Amino acid sequence: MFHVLVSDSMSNEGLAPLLENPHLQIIQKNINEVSESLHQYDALVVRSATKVTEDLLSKMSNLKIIARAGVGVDNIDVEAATKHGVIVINAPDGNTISTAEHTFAMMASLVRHIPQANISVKSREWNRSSYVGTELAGKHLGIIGFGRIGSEIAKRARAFDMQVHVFDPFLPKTRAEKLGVDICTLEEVLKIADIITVHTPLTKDTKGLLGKENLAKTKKGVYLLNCARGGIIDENAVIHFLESGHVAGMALDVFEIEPPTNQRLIEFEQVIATPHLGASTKEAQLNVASQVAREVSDFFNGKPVTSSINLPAMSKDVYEKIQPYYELSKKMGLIVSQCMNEPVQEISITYAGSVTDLETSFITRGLLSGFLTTRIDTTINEVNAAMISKELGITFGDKVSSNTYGYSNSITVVAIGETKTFEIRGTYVAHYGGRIVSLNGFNIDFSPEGNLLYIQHTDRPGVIGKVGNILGDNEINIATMQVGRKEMGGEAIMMLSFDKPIQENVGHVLKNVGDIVNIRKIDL
Ligand SMILES: NC(=O)C1=CN([C@@H]2O[C@H](COP(=O)(O)OP(=O)(O)OC[C@H]3O[C@@H](n4cnc5c(N)ncnc54)[C@H](O)[C@@H]3O)[C@@H](O)[C@H]2O)C=CC1
Ligand SMILES: O=C(O)CCC(=O)C(=O)O
Repeated sequence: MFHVLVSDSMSNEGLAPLLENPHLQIIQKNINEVSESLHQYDALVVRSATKVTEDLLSKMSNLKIIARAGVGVDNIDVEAATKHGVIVINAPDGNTISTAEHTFAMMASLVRHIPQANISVKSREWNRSSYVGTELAGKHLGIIGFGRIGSEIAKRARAFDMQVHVFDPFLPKTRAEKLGVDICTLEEVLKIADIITVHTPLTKDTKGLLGKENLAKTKKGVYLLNCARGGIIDENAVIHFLESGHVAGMALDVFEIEPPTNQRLIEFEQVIATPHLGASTKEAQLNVASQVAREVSDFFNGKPVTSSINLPAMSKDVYEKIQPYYELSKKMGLIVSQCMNEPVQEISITYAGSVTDLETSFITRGLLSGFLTTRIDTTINEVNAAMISKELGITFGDKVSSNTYGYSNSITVVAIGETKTFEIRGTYVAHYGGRIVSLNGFNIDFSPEGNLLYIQHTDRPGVIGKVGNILGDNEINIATMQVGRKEMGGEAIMMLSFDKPIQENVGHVLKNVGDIVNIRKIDL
């Protein structure tokens, strides 16, 4: 039974895939109410209220997956989660329309002073001259960040006869052309726009993107909107521009601190605000809750996650194709680590043949996780393997080659350590499984599983017999045995597999056999 903590309020209808999964126990409680039992949860489902910090992660030692029912993951320390080997997923498009509509509603309200006029009428005033507004038609709308929400806003703006100018440094030209928008530099947007709306994530590059310097480049009388994340428009910097009238008005759904503590900002008559309501519609809440609930439920049913922040995205079909290579590479990593038995500085992986059609970065992660598992006393998986390798100073890289060594596919790994280099090659044979076909240049063929013994020796009569006798005397049954040599009387290797693990003392006895150069026990 897996335990899932849902720590923010969420649509129960949306959570149905979790509630109906018989393998899951769902607890819907605030994080502070479960402080004593944090270690027992396998999954955490949040909206934006729960702050998933390094400290919280270190207390949730069993955690495998964090699901954000929404888009922005800035309330989650993704780097720390990755380090702890915890998958982070989100619901990337469940609230796009709601947020785009809310932004548009805010824009119309802003230029027509609807919130202010509403308060005035409710105060029994009838003050028509104070609330003369501006038409949207014909105005230049600047959209900063042209992803899902930005694009939906552009569609609506065009229906209102607005001219749309977009700044997004990561926008592929083809997509922009398809959407028929005017692609600009940031400077151009700032210069031309009558209304500017921001729709980027909050990152180190977008924090304060509209600060003192860039605000000074905007048109006098510009209207600003932030329905993305507090801080993209610098709250303190904009105060001066509101005071001077350079910024004619501002609509905010999000704040640097929520609820907002910057009273000066929200007290401006020309600033209108909502309490982070962009995604607060029945439809969006149902969408995001059911998107993440399905993903988490699938994850515990052994299926791949499709919208992970810290793993390459993969459909079920693609995952099924990758999985055998992933398993093979993980075993290869385990073999490399145990055969090397010394610090490793560099690992290079070469893919050849049919495997190169797949997402090899995921297979590389498998290899690194296998390699690190026997070396580090922490959870290592495909999520954190690359990050931890870097932290340990292990440089790694993968490349593609046309040489398959006669197989339909091959994965070759070269690990460089302090005193030696180790090379291993594997291949996957459909319906037969992964095979190791070369070790340090010796041709060999064995299935990477179980309890193995790797012996390097000199190719001389009697060595194999002596090994067999010692094992037999110790009641150890050899399940399979592979030998390989490059030339008669030269260096040779043996790879033996056993039905059960061999005792340490047997290894010591074997080491004393003349002509045995090196011996390594490998557990897979
Ligand atoms: N108010 C609310 O309730 C909600 C707020 N949001 C916020 O809206 C943001 C955008 O959401 P989506 O459109 O779904 O995300 P998205 O990922 O589809 O789009 C973000 C766009 O920003 C662009 N971008 C990134 N860095 C940039 C930079 N330095 N300058 C200009 N553009 C940059 C990206 O290339 C991307 O096209 C989310 O990150 C989230 O923080 C999302 C949903 C609800
Ligand atoms: O209502 C919420 O959970 C916030 C939505 C949001 O800001 C997001 O999805 O990024």
